[in-house]
Parts: sequence; structure tokens; C-alpha cells
Amino acid sequence: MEKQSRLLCSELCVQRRLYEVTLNCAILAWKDIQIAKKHTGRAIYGAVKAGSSCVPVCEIIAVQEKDDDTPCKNTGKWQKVPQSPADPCQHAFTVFYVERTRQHCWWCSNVTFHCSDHSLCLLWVQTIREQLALLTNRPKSLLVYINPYGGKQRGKQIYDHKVAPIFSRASISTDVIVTERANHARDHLKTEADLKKYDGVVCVGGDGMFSEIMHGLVSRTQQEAGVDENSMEETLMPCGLRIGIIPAGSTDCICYATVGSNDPVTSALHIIVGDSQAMDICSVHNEDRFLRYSVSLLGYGFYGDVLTDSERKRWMGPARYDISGVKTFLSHRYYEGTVSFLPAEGNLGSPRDKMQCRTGCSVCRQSSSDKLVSKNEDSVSDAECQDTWTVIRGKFLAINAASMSCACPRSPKGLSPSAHLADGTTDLILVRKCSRLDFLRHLLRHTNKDDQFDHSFVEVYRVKQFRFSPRYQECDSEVDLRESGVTGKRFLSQICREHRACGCMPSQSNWNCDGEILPHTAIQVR
Ligand SMILES: CCCCCCCCCCCCC/C=C/[C@@H](O)[C@H](COP(=O)(O)O)NC(C)=O
Ligand SMILES: Nc1ncnc2c1ncn2[C@@H]1O[C@H](COP(=O)(O)OP(=O)(O)O)[C@@H](O)[C@H]1O
Ligand SMILES: [Ca+2]
Repeated sequence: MEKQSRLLCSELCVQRRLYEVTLNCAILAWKDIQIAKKHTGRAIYGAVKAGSSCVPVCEIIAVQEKDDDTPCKNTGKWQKVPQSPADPCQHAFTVFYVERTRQHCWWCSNVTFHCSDHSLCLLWVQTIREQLALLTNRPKSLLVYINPYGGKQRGKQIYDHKVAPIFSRASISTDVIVTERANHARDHLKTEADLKKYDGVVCVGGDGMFSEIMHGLVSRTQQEAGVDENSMEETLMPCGLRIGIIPAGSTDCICYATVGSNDPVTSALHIIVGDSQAMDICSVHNEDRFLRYSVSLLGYGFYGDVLTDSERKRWMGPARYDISGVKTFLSHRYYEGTVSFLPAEGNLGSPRDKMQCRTGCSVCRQSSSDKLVSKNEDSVSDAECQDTWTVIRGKFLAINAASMSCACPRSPKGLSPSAHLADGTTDLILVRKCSRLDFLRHLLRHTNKDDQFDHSFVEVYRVKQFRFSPRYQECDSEVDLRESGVTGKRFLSQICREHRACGCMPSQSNWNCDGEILPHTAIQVR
């Protein structure tokens, strides 16, 4: 490999030991000179060499010249200002950089380099800053929305104590809005915010808060592009701004499934270094009316009921989902309806693959380049593929569509472990009516290594579009019951008798759309 040309190379002190410090356009490295001398002649390949460290320039957060009278970062002790110009510690600069700690967790670490010469110190600070300025994907100005009521109601504290200090260290300017009501952030983004001023939007909250911000941005983008959101045929315009998520909610599945952890500092560092990941968005319609967008879970039956019940228990914080989960599980209701879908074609894999989608995933890359090609070639529209719809009628405990894995601390592999973040598909999971014990086995498999799809009553499909209609429509349920020649009460008691053996109850549910309840049960999703 060709050695990258050195921008700087100096002998500097770190904690009073002499280091050879080098900077090229990609890497800052420092090597303990004495240890290096001891090892000369002995080749150490592969592993990090003893006494030497390095950090990629793209993971440097900031560099700061040290004032003479500040405490030394490395020792934590106040240092006496040396009077002799020959003192090798007289001038110093500190480099703040990303350090990997636990799995997928990042931390902001720092190292202080000392030298006797002020101009050398300045040269280092200036050169590192010039290198950082070349990293154009880093945000300089951010619009931050904090939901003070999400999760354990610690959004504001998390932002003030853990995130704001590193944003300011990285010289990112911020406009911070603490929301005063639900949909405050969405409405502000949709109509008021001067988006030209910002390089991105930051969401401090949970999945519901992310959903608000995503709706605000997506709707604003469609308005400005003249795209009618109510039309299922129109192609939506992708958003120009990125959304960063500082997890401060209850499930935090969108953060966990994209970053791999729900640690606020890790997320802040990803935002600072300018990392980004494209994400699939489903649009949900009822007839010709747009209802909502979804990026994580669209769930009817079990997850719809858990959410409906948990909304009344919001005061409990994240524990509400556990209580409502047990209650919903015990009620063991099933739902009748028809699911139709357009299966995903090509090399998009199957939900039963044993792979996990990550940034740079080849399936997602392939899928987005395919989309560009098909746009240019004006390929067959979805309307012309009507005949490939698959139709499934049945009785279900749960119907879930996972557009990403939906991994979260409760289920580290998620609802659909191999779902892709940006392949243009969603994984449709149908859990048919089964015994309580079988359903419990299925649920528990979300929390361990066993395959939750390996049950006779579970089917899973990777799809581009789907529709659902309940057997008893919300508005014409009266009609359905009358047509069947029985009154509502008699009808239900008849069903109860029929189903006593399996312990199920047929009923209506609601859709859980990324943590929000949808007002309709018959939906079309694309
Ligand atoms: C008896 C043992 C049961 C264990 C089942 C574990 C399965 C957990 C799978 C959870 C998948 C969650 C998908 C994310 C949904 C969020 O959008 C939503 C809203 O999250 P938020 O309150 O905004 O953080 N949360 C829920 C629980 O519906
Ligand atoms: N200031 C506010 N007061 C009340 N609700 C709010 C406020 N700001 C946002 N919300 C709403 O709170 C809901 C839950 O927020 P979220 O941050 O996702 O927390 P959680 O993960 O606990 O559900 C969202 O639907 C959002 O619209
Ligand atoms: Ca997907």
C-alpha cells in the first residue's frame, strides 16, 4: 500500500513521555518513542503495536489549544505553569476523538499533546482543523426538537448533559425547541421552520417523536415538490435533510435498529461525524386518503392492542408496554380479515435469511441503483403487475409489517431480524390463530436466539405493497351482522360458544403505526 504523504511529524509529549506524532490526510498517529526503540528489529504485524495509537481523521471531533492554567485532562490534576521556555510541557493541544467501547457504543475520548514551542502547537491545531474542514458531510448547523414527555421524561436532561456539550465542542451551532404539545415539531417543520439554515434536524425522543419529525419533513418536501400525498400512484420525493436521533423514548427501535445501541452519546457522535443511512418509508392509505407514513412497525392485532391499552398508562413510562403486553397476551383475541400483497422480486432476499442489514449493505445498495435504472427506463408500472397479488384470508392473532428489523432493548434481534433498512420492501409477518402456549413460545423467541418464524402458524413474506381489510368493516359492521341474520349480541355469544375450545375471541383491532394508532382498519400500504 502506498504510504500517504505526511502533513506533519513532530516529537511531542503525552503524559510526560515522548511520542512521535504524525498526521496525514487520513490518520493521526502517536507512538511512544522509547517503547518503539525497544521493539526495533522485532516485527509486530497485525495487532496494534505496543505504545502506539491512532485515530482516523474522520473520527476526530475537535482540536483545542490548551490554556496554560487549565487542569491537565489526562491526569485530572492542576499543573504548575512551567516558567522555563525549555519545558517540554509548556504548550499543549487536546484532540477529542471517537473511541469504541461496548458493542456499537461510542465514547468521546481525548489525548493532550505537549510541546515547548508555541508556534509548533499552533501549527498542529491549525493543520488538524484544516483537515476537519475538508470533511463536507459533517453538519455545522442543526435544528433540535426535544420531547420533554417521552420515555422517562428525561429528554431535556439527556440533551443538556450528554449531547449539547459535545455538539458545542464540535462547533456545531444549534437552534433548540422544547416541544409544548404533541405535533408541535411536525407542524413547525411542515409550515414554519426555515430549513435552508440547517444541515439536519435532531430528534430527542422516542419512535413517536421521530415519526412526528419525519412526517413534518416528508410532507414539507412533497408540498414544495407539488406531490399529492393522497395519491397512491405518485412517486414521493426523498427529503434533502437528514434526521439524527438522540434516543429518549420508550422503545427507541428506530435508533437501536439503525445505530445498534440506544446510547445518546453514541448517537451524538454519529451525528457529528456526519454518518448517514437511508431508510424505507411506507405510505399508508385508506381508499384515496393518505393516513400516515411508517418506518418501523405497522402492527394489527397484538401490537395494535398493546399500544391502544398502553396509551391509557402513559404515566407509567416505558413499563406500560410490559403491563399492556401481558394483558393483551392473556386476552388472546384473534382477528379475521384478508391480507393481499405484492411480493418483492429480484435479489432482495427472504425474511428467513440469516443476515443483518448494516450501513453499506449490498442488498440495499443494489436495490437503490435498480430503482434509478427502472426510473430511467420507464419500466412497467405497479398497476400493470396487478395479477401478481397474493391473497390470504384467515384468522390472525397478529399481522405485522416490519420495514426494518425493529430491534430494541426488549428484542435485540427484532421482529424481523434480517429486514433491510433501505431495500424498498417490508417484511409481512402473519401469525395465525393458535393456542396461548404456542403464541407465548413465538413471543419468547423474539428475546432469544431461536427462530420466531419457525412455527406452523407463522408465515413471513418480503413485500413491496400490501393491503388489509378486516372481515367486519368498521363502518359497515352493523350491516355485516344484520346480513348474517343475527343481532350483534347474539352473534358474539354464538362466536364465543364456537371458540371456547381454543380460548380465542374474534374482534376488531387497530393498527399500530410506529407507535401511533391509525383511525382506520382497512388500509393500503406501499
Ligand atoms: C412475553 C414476552 C414478550 C416479548 C415480546 C418481545 C417483542 C418485542 C418486539 C418489539 C417491537 C417493537 C417495534 C417498535 C414499535 C414502536 O414504534 C412503538 C412505539 O414506541 P415509542 O413508545 O414511541 O418508543 N412501540 C410499541 C411497543 O408499539
Ligand atoms: N410537549 C409534548 N407534550 C405531549 N406530548 C408530546 C410533546 N411532544 C411530543 N409529544 C408526543 O409524545 C408522543 C410520544 O413521544 P416519544 O418521544 O415517542 O416517547 P415514547 O417513546 O415514550 O412514546 C409522540 O407521539 C409525540 O407526538
Ligand atoms: Ca425494508
